[in-house]
Amino acid sequence: MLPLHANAATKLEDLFQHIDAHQDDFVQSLKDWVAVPSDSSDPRFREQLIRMVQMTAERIRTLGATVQLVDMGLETLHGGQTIQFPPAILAQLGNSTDKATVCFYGHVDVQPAKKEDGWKTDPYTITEINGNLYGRGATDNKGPVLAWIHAIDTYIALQKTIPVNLKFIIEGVEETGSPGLEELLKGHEEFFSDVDYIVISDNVWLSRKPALTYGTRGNAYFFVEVESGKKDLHSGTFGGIIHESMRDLVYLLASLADTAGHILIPGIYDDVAPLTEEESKLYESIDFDMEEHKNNTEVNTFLYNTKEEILQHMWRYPSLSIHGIEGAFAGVGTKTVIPSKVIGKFSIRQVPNMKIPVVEKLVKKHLEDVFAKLNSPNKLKVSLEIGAMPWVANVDDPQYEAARTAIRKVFGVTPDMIRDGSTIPLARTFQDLTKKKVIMIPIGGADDGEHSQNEKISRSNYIQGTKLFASFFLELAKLHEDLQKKSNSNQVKISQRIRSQT
Ligand SMILES: NCCCC(=O)N[C@@H](Cc1c[nH]cn1)C(=O)O
Ligand SMILES: [Zn+2]
Ligand SMILES: [Zn+2]
Repeated sequence: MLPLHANAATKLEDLFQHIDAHQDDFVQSLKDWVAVPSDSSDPRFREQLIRMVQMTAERIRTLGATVQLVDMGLETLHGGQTIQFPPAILAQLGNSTDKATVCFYGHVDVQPAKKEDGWKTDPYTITEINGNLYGRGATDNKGPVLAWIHAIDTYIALQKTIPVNLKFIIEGVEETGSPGLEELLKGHEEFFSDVDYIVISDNVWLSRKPALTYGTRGNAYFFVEVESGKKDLHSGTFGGIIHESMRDLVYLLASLADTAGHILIPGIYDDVAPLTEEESKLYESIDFDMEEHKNNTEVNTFLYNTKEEILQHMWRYPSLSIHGIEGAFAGVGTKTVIPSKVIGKFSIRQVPNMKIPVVEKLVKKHLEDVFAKLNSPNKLKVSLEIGAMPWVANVDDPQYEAARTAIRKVFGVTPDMIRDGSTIPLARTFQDLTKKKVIMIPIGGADDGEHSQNEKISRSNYIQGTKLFASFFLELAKLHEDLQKKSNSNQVKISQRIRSQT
């Protein structure tokens, strides 16, 4: 039998040709998927979301995979009523003991999107303008999930052996924090027993250059609640005689960080991993254009002036963001109310070696100390709502080597090795629970606008991304085969040594 890589060069060419020839079909599939408003945040879209998961399951079944739809139970809404969570998909294609097993994790739910939010086109109709495919979910995460499926489909269409075994975990509630996913993983340990590598493609490049992601920040998300009484009051009638909850809250929120972004919570930086000289050098070689990044962000000025500082503060230092105030007047017009109960929402992005329980303690102590100085009779409550840990991978692991080679073959360049300032909570959970090697292979561009108005993926990234996944399967199979040979020959040497000693 020929080794898997013996005809790799011709195979790759065939695969690429097929993908190019079928790109309009692949764009059509993305159109069909984006047309389903699978918004997981709004219960009114729940039926559509469930339909989206079912469509995905059906699509994976057409690859010949065994597909399981796992019931995720009921979601309890704020008002107390319950609705069905969308099921999660666990699927498997191939189980040869001599092949590597790669598990792809992705999601088919999307962030909310309304035309009136400032979209130039209908968010649920893929519209191609200047080589960009605009639509909610185009890059986050329907495009990458489809690129993975099309890469597999290409092998099948050309009647080529798929060089790896494949598994899938596809969910429908990633955008709302993946509730229940950790329990699902804990309850399906056997699903991971033969998995060698886990691939996530749910982020974007840093520049125009292809990239591989080896780290994400975590997130500690807090609610700080101040309550003055049971009902809202008229500010003309009661203003001046009561301790206003909103005034206390604004004071508390202002105490968290200064205007330069420095977090003011005592002790918060104590555990942050020190910047070594070796790490410091990494930032110099990364292809990152601050001006372009500013344009993509549509802001005038960043807090830092050098590329290195910007990258470090996005990736390896914590940051604190204030997101909103529940219960505060936020509508148009000039309502003259004094709100009774207000909940401030802020989060602190976590970096190695911060520990969530320590952060929780420091935040609570800081807010209680500041509140005590206000001499306010109001009630204060601080709670940690999300505690997601940061994730960092070893870039020398075989899955990174395979992906680097695959990128060189598709794009002709060596990728930037990047981290991501945002959080994919499941990355760390996968690593800790399954002990398997995780890699993030983004295919979206830096200006794709995840979660924003006018989200898009370029046709080129979508199609080249499909080629990248197809090529990655081959490269990983080669490396896996080499590793297995090495491990077998080591085994033989150990057995020989044991025999010679006895
Ligand atoms: N580029 C990847 C984006 C994934 C994402 O947006 N994740 C959310 C998850 C989260 C963290 N805390 C609450 N939700 C994010 O905000 O980073
Ligand atoms: Zn996503
Ligand atoms: Zn998202």
